[in-house]
Amino acid sequence: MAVVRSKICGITRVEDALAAVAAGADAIGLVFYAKSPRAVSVAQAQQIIAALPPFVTTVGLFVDIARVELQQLLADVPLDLLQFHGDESLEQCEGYGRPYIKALRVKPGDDLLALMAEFPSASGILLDTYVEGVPGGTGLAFDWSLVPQDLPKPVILAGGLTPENVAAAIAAVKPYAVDVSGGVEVSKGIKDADKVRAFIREVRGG
Ligand SMILES: O=C(O)c1ccccc1NCC(=O)[C@H](O)[C@H](O)COP(=O)(O)O
Repeated sequence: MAVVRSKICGITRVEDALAAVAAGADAIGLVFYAKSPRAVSVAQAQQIIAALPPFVTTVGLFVDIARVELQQLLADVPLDLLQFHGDESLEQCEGYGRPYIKALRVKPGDDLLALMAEFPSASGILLDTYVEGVPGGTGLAFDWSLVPQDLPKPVILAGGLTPENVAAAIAAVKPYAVDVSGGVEVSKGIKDADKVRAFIREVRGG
């Protein structure tokens, strides 16, 4: 059985980052989107990243952020990977010379192969649920049968995943990794260590 990696997104506290890593998370996500209830400041992000042990990927999540703002942020915060979660173009995603993943918000009728082909330089494609007017973190799952098998890039499956449904999601999509936020929270931005452990246990086969 292939190893499936886990990213715990929307981390706002050092203790939640450390609990996620202790549970076996491969990556943590920090939301730099002011309208999100999970948004972190530069100082918060620096504190969280400084507390991490080696070999944990730090992912910064952005929604149509202004170029100057992201350039400044990258000078201040040591992020390993950029996650573009808005309507960014290929040129915008490539414009920082950093590895990135592009989020696509899935809805019936989408040609996911064609949408993925628009981002040939992405390290991976994150598939999240389409909800009109909401860029992400909806806590809602999409119909996993919409994802074609054997996609040409690593797929990170997101959207409404929980300890209860993640095994079924992995069986359906066979992603490279899974990404969760709301499904392991007690409240927005505050993670539940028991749920994080249960989630990663399920990702690893129960
Ligand atoms: O978390 C947010 O508030 C958020 C806001 C705007 C864009 C993206 C956002 N979150 C993305 C994620 O946390 C995940 O990549 C993904 O959407 C899964 O979230 P969830 O359905 O809550 O597990």
